[in-house]
Amino acid sequence: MTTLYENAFRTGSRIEGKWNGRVYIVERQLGAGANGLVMLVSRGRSQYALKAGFETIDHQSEINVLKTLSGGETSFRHYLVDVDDFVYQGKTIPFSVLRYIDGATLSTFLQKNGPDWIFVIGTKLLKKLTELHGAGFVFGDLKLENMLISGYGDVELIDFGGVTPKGNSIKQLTEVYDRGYWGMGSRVAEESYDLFAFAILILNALDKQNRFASYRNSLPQNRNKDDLLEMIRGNPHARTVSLFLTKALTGEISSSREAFRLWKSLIVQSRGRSGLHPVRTPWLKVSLAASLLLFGITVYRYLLY
Ligand SMILES: Nc1ncnc2c1ncn2[C@@H]1O[C@H](COP(=O)(O)OP(=O)(O)OP(=O)(O)O)[C@@H](O)[C@H]1O
Repeated sequence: MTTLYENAFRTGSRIEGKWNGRVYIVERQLGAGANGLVMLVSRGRSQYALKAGFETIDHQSEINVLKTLSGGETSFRHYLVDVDDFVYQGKTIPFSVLRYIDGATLSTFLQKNGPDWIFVIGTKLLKKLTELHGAGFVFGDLKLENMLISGYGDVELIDFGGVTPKGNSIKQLTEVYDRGYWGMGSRVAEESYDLFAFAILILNALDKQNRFASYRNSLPQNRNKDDLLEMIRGNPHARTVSLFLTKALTGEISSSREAFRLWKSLIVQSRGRSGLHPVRTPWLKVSLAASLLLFGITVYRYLLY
């Protein structure tokens, strides 16, 4: 199956939708996940991400969620651009076309621009979660790999395959981000499920020792709440938001609105105490001066209004 897909979506291929008739030209592969191939394609002067799903059911459920979100009034509006089938050598391949996000992973972005950007990015990610939760969904599989950062710390979620209506069972998860894995809550789609994963994501992004890697596939008795709280205490970059992280991990924040307010207030407080850059680290070199200036402007724009 993989070979068929790789042949069908080779660079330069012309993909014509069977039903809508739109034509896309494949520029390059962006990624290959468990659920499909993702290609950068162009149509006229516009670029898009075209996703061809191997598993029709998973692909369909992602499309259904995206159709709902794309039709709403949130920042997910028009994220889904087209849904169609491509017939290649007699085989029908379903595909969807999404807004292309020209971004970097959070870890790459922080390495390049400095760890203080986590505060801006966290704010924007919480804003996204608030929108998604407001629409009645929980993201489910929130993790570093499922978001891209572009421009001045703009956050975009990708891979909506795990998005679950509130109250249902979480359908896609990644062990270390899952509160059930740590024995710290159920796998029911609640806002607090995403907030737990959000806290792990922040800790993971700031953890230069990559401690979470050692917990993958570990025995249940070898992972617990104390390990996570110790990770917060032991990470100087997380100091500003340690209260937030502790509460999110222990289920003391039940809604993303509440989370957004607490996150913002901790950053504003810390800024009041010590200027724009509450965490000083050796990562911040002179070469980062320009990005710090942008960081300051972005903090001003997004946190203080
Ligand atoms: N809209 C987009 N814009 C830019 N790149 C994207 C976009 N969507 C996906 N990608 C790229 O393609 C990769 C795979 O995408 P995605 O995670 O959605 O696929 P998947 O088949 O559902 O994978 P997984 O196995 O993680 O579930 C991503 O890591 C990202 O690099």
